[in-house]
Order: sequence, then structure tokens, then C-alpha cells
Amino acid sequence: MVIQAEGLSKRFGDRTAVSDLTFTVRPGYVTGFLGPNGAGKSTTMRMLVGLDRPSEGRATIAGAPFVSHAAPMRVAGALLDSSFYHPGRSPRTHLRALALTHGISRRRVDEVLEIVGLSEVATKRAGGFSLGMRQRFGLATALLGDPGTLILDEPFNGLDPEGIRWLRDLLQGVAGEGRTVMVSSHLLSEMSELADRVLVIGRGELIADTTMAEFTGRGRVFRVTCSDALLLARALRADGGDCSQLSARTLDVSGVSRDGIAFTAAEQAIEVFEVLPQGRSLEETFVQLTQDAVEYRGSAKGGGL
Ligand SMILES: Nc1ncnc2c1ncn2[C@@H]1O[C@H](COP(=O)(O)OP(=O)(O)OP(=O)(O)O)[C@@H](O)[C@H]1O
Repeated sequence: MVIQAEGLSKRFGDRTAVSDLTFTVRPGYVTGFLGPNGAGKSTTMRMLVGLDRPSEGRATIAGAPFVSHAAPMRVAGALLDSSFYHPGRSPRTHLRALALTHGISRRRVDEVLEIVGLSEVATKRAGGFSLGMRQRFGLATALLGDPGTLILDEPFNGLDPEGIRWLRDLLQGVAGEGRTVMVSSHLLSEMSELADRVLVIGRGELIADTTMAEFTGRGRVFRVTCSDALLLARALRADGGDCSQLSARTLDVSGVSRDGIAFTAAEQAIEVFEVLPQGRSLEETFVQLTQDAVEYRGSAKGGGL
């Protein structure tokens, strides 16, 4: 099921939270939704599932607005706010009540509790849950209708390293089944291991819509040691790379991903001994890309009147 945003905008009073966003999120991939604080990620996701009404534009899932589907929980499962439940109720009671609205079996309720690892606390009051448990509970709710689409806002918050690995495997498995997975996160390094594609927004506007491989390769400099730096530089330049040769066997390359370098070298029968990323990490690429869009950047100098 495809998620589509067309000219999506949201204003709160005179404040523009989301501005003219157009994108498509496709099935079969995990798509990371990145942006600095206040960029408009949550607002966008809320509009996708009809919790916020767009000021302009349109959001559809599987060709129609989420709320207009006859059984929305089968179309998309969303995790948007981990305090969605009544604290006095247990996960099982909450999920059974939801299941009733969609003719979903009690067996499915126990199944999703098992998937998220909450079977043992299925009858405990959710009010006492830790943040990590609340995230798992939210995920169980999202998964309940066995939906074709998952829309998850910061699902890694509060999870320990084992939980993070578990969720990553789960989401990649879900995407591997041909479903659509859209995940926002601040944990960029986590995202680089999870997502196949990325959408980046800043100040409500789309900054990048690309593959993760391209995103992490963009602007990054690799120091390459190989059997023939001159020949490799020539071949990479022909591919649009930016190269500066340091010695007969060493060169710095940007504008080409690590895989791209390896591929071109193999094509030219050049032996590559080492490809070392220089300086910029994914975080740095991200910060640079969104620099102008960061609204709440701390000032080293301090304000002062
Ligand atoms: N209900 C609201 N009323 C007024 N302004 C709002 C409302 N919801 C969001 N905003 C504003 O819209 C902008 C986008 O907020 P949003 O929560 O969508 O960003 P975000 O990218 O999810 O941020 P974060 O990563 O900090 O959660 C912010 O400036 C926020 O203050």
C-alpha cells in the first residue's frame, strides 16, 4: 500500500508547521523520516492518519484518505503517541476492545502481545509501564489489524539496545513481506542501519527524498588506497565523482558512494586496498543538510539584548 502526500500543508495560526510536502512512500521498504526538532515530522504523520486536518493538500494511503477506508486498522497501523491508552486498563483489555471494532479475533490480540514481548504483562495495568513497554504496547496496537502500512513516530524512544535490535529486525521483516513502513527517528545512526530510503524535512519543507545509500554517500569524502590512483580518479570523474589525487596509490573521492567506488574500480580492474570515510559522519551530513532549517539551534555566543 502506497502512502502519498500531495502539496500537504499545515498552519497553526500564523505558524506554518508543514509546507507543501509532496512525497510517496512505497511498499517493500523501510522509509526513514528525518528532520530536526520542530521540523514537522509528527504533524505530517498525524495528517497521514487523519488526526490533523491539512490546511492544504491531501494525504492518502492505498489511494484514499486513511479515515475513509472501511476498516482503517487493516490499512495502516500507527504509533504516534505512547500515552494513547487508559492507564487503568491492561494491554489485553485495551486491544480486545479495539479488536471488537474491526471483527479481529482474540487470538490476534494474544499474537500481537507475543510479537512485542508483552505476553507476561498482558493483564497488568498499563499505567505502570516504562517508556519502552509503552512503545511495545503502542506497536502491538499498530500491528493488531495486520495492516499493509506502518506509520511510526519515534518508535525507538525508550528502547534498550536489545529492544532497538529487536524492533529493527521486526520492521525490516514487515517491509520484507511487501508492506510499507514509515518511521521517524532522531537516532540517525540507528536509521542508517534500518532504513532503505529517507525523507528529510526541515521547517516543514522537503529537503531530501532519496535512498539511504545515496544519503549517507552524499558529500562524504572517502580516502581510497588502490593499485592505480590516476586511472581510478579518471574513471570516477567520468561517473561524476570529485577526486583529488594524493599519491600514485591514494586519492580522496566525494560525490560517489562506497559501493560506487568499488564498482568502478572493479570495472577498471583496479585493485582497491582500503576505502576509509573521512571526517563526516551521517550526523554531520544531516546537520549540514538541515542547517538552514534548524529552528531551535543553540547559540554558542548566547543571546543578549
Ligand atoms: N497543535 C499545535 N499547535 C500549534 N503549533 C503546533 C502544534 N503542533 C505542532 N506545532 C508546531 O509545528 C511545528 C512542527 O511540530 P512537529 O511536532 O510536527 O515537529 P517534529 O518534527 O515532530 O518535532 P520533534 O522532532 O521535536 O518531535 C513546531 O513548530 C510546533 O511547535
